[in-house]
Amino acid sequence: MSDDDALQSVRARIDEIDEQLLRLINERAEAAREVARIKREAGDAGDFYRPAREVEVLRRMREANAGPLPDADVTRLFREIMSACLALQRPLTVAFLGPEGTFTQEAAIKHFGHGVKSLPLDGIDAVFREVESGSAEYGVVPVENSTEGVVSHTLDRFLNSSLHIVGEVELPVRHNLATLAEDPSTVQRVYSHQQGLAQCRVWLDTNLPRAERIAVSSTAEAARLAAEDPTAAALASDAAAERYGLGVRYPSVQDGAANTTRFLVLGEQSPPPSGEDKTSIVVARENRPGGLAGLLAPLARYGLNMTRLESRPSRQGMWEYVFFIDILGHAEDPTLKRALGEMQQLASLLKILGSYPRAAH
Ligand SMILES: O=C(O)C(=O)C[C@]1(C(=O)O)C=C[C@@H](O)C=C1
Repeated sequence: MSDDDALQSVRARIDEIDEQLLRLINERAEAAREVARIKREAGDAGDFYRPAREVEVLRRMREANAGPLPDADVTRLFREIMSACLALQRPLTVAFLGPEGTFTQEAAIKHFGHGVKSLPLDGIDAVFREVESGSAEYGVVPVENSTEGVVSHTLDRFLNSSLHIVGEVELPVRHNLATLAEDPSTVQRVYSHQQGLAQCRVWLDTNLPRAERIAVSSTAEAARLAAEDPTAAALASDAAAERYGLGVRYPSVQDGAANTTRFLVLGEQSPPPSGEDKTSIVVARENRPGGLAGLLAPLARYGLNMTRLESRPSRQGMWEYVFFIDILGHAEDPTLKRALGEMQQLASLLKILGSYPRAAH
């Protein structure tokens, strides 16, 4: 067989496989419609999205994956299939910290796929508000970065919100130096979100020590501003650079190679246990020696794994603090439930912010 014949024959096989795939994907979509009908009959009309089920589907596919596609690609493909199936049931509106082109939008797409209606908003507060008012079903906000630490505004906002955390997303964050300038050494000012500037501090000190650093509301806004001024640059994502027609002069200039941001998904519902969950709580205890240690003792006693502890001013008295704690497990798991009950006895405040499936990688 000539090379041409061999190519023709493999392509014919691919065409056949694609037709089978198309048929199967549409069969799956029909099944998802059937699920929607059952949910509607059960009175669940507003609530088609099931994060715990989605995580179960993705985990099952990763475990069954025999390659050669890497697990991350299998996850991405099935995420999009489910996103399209959900859109067929009823499209979700997802608010996020915008504008278009932010890392938060990337996180929202990683979590929900492209089948949702996206609602870019100009602040973390606005995302909480739109979900609280019901204009959006879900919201996505950043909560911590592996180089720069916590996004305190997100944590503080939880103190007076009735919303729950229904999911988390982890995203590797790569900042580029993007500019209209052909010669990046002519750059006189660098725009980014304050976290972006902080995540690239050492690179800027070394490579653009004289450029003014200007913090703006988002990395996408930084790219927009840099597109208006050839003596300026932005630290922003590939997507933002492309959107505003900037050249990426230096890719990946963040100081930590493993720079990762964690985002939270906000909503009204409380996902049931998925088998691999995380629970976020906020607690406080009156100030006295050993107060915090005592409060955490039940977690140690029940062998529970605390993955994060963050203290924030309570905003009620001077030098009084609340503690944001993440624990592996679901609040309905018997041991965690018992530990939380014991903590409740000791605490002046204990609020469960949510139990949700752990981030898929
Ligand atoms: O299993 C369900 O509850 C469905 O609605 C189906 C499905 C899917 O496509 O697999 C779609 C949306 C939900 O978020 C979870 C899963």
